[in-house]
Amino acid sequence: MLNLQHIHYAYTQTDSLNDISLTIQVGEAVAFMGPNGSGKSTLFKLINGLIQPSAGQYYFKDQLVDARFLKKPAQATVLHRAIGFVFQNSDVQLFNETVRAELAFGPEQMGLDPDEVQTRVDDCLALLQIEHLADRVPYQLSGGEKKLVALGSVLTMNPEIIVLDEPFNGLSAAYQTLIIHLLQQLNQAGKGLLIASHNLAQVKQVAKRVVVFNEDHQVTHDLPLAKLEQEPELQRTLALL
Ligand SMILES: Nc1ncnc2c1ncn2[C@@H]1O[C@H](COP(=O)(O)OP(=O)(O)OP(=O)(O)O)[C@@H](O)[C@H]1O
Repeated sequence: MLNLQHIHYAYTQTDSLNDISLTIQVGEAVAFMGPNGSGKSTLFKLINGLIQPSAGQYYFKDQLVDARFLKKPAQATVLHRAIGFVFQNSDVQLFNETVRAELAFGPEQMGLDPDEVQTRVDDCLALLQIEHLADRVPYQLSGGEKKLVALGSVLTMNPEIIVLDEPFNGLSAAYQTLIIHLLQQLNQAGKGLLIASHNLAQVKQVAKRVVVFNEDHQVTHDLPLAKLEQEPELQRTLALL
């Protein structure tokens, strides 16, 4: 479904993604681990079409995603609807006046009828146990509450792949458990998950494949979780990230 070939990306002079090649199949749950600044968020921005590679090719469903593809709004919309992105910093994601409006925004933009929008919003509020926040101003919520609303605003769009950058940061233990269960259910229902996390224990509960970056912004390991379980040395390294 996603195919990256020899991708480089540089914000300035030096590469933040250094020759990344990856293929991600429909419905895969993949965790991305690595030191701070190794390139995980940059990769996610690229996958979501927010930045384009300096070199290399990115294909989404066999379609080359480049500046020309993204310049056409109808094409960019196909990508943005298929891939939902929960940002590391929820503040950049939340801009509506109420939580309910925030969750309704995506499906409204998709042109769904008001009853369907309402149903999706109510379902997601219940799923995330945030009904009590429905009429609050997103900007005034706590960090953890904002994260849940950001996730809700993506879930109401029902994307094929959900990209989550540090989804557990700032959440209470109870909410971390709730999100882990929710992600497990979404994956069982066929949704692809791409998750950046520094928490190996949580990664093991959600992902079935782990991709590891190093400080030189390269992928050093790409292995199924079952294989990782047989590599105690690598697990020790990942547990310290
Ligand atoms: N807007 C930017 N301008 C310049 N450099 C940037 C920008 N965003 C990120 N970088 C640099 O790109 C590299 C990769 O950053 P990125 O945010 O992708 O890392 P990360 O693996 O997600 O890190 P973390 O685990 O801390 O979230 C880092 O060296 C970072 O300093």
